[in-house]
Amino acid sequence: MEVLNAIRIGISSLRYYQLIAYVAILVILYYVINAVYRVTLHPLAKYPGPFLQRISDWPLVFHCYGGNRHIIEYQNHQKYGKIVRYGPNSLSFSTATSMQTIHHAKANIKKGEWYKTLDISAGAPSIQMMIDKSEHAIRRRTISPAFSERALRDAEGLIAINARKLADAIGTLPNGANQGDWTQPKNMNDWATYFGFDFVSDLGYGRCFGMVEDRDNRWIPGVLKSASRFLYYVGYLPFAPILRPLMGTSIQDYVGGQSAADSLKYTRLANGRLAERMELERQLKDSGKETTRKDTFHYLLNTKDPVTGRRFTTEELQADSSLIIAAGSDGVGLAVSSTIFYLLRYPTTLSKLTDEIRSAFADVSEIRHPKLGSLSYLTACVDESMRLCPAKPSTLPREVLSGGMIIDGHHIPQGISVGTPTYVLHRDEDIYPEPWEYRPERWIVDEKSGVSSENVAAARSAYCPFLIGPMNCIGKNMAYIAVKQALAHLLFRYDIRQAGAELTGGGRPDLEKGRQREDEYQMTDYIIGFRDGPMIELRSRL
Ligand code: HEM
Repeated sequence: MEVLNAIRIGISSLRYYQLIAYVAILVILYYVINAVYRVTLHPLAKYPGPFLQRISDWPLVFHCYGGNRHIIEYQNHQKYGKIVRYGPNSLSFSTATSMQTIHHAKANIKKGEWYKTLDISAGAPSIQMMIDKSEHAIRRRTISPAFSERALRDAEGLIAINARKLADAIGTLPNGANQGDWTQPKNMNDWATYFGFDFVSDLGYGRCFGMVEDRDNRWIPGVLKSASRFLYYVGYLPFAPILRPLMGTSIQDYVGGQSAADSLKYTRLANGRLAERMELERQLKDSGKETTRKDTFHYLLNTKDPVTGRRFTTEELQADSSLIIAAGSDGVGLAVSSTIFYLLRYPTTLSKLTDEIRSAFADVSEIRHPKLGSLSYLTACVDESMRLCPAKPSTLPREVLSGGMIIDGHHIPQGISVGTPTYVLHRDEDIYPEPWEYRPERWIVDEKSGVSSENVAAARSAYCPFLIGPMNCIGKNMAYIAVKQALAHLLFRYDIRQAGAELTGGGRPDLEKGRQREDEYQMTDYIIGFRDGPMIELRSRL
């Protein structure tokens, strides 16, 4: 009591500026002691990493905001080795074995806290936000009919229609031009992005955004990019738990700037489209008609968990609708535009792939599975593009649970965030010789060219553009169909060349460190890899 009284008297005799100074000293002292602890006695103290990242999460927030996290991760692993401490409680492992351990079905992990902010505006967690493994498994079981073999068969017809529309629109000639002339320059990224959004909304809602054909909805990708940037860095803010209750409310419109407002705008758009799709389904049911459109939401609206019998709530459907549009559209757009970039950079590869596609089909209408899926060089080109440009290039956080876990021989205690940096892993030269080279042949066993089955198996073991394990991309097979449909339609119908003297979309000497390679397609990492270019011209051959 006496001590407390003495403190009270001491404080009341202080002037206000002295009080502020003492509080500031205490705060600084707290951070200094915390920093000293983090580099000395902390369980991760022995792991190397940049000093600032070892003592604070703020550098990570800035990397996410700046869109260069994948590049920083690459530089860190080059400097510090296979294990890097990139936050006070975070480790990045860049080995194939760690990737398989961390994402294994039996791994003692859950998704990291960062996921809690991802689709928060929707009012319920999306499947990607389900951080608990068993809850995630139930949700995954319920959503899976929408991605089954049968659903994919139904989906391919719709995807092919969108690929045809892409090819029709991108090859449009200006007035006065003749059939067989080259088009004006087109930004491949824009068109691939329009295609990505169109096919996924067509499949998702039964009402396509129609971006390939007209301009009305072409604002959506920009809003999604801005929203992704916001959700990326906000989730890593040291005070993110305090912000979460405010997210999704109208306060977000005013605090957090344009990208926060865009995040909300995007959610409202997705919710609106879902409401229309639900109304259509209701009308179909009322009229007693069987739907002929078996799109993703046909399955989601009619599915129930086979074990519990539970159906999706509207809020859960809203969250998944936001997620599916974002996850599906941009990954596919990136795979298409990066493939075209690398094909133009490697003319021999372009002509080999073009030959494969043109000799497989006699007419555009034939571009369908199973033949499309059997084109091994096309598959290898797509895989090689996603090796160099994985849609989610940086470490996706997983948190170690009670009891800890062993990763690459290291015991990692409970609460530590672990992950594998896909962009870095895909450039490991022991697994991918000459890693910066675009070489689809590395995916095809051919003893004569020196590619053995062991080489291909090693390349596969570290390959993870869709991640692996029970929380991997559920849309993987649909994504392959969409990317192959788009590329096959373009290369079947057109000759393609770069517009202008330089191939755009690659690195440049005047860009930041790590972005100078002209032969590397550049991405800005805001959860998804956003990009620009290449500028191309097309000439119809039909
Ligand atoms: C080339 C294209 C694509 C790539 C590279 C890609 C990549 C990924 C990755 C890496 C994840 C895991 C994310 C994480 O753990 O945080 C993921 C999750 C997911 N993706 Fe994709 N994706 C693509 C296309 C698609 C498509 C077309 C759809 C649907 C139409 C889709 C739907 C989803 C969903 C629903 C999840 C969450 C799965 C879960 O949590 O169980 N993706 N994707």
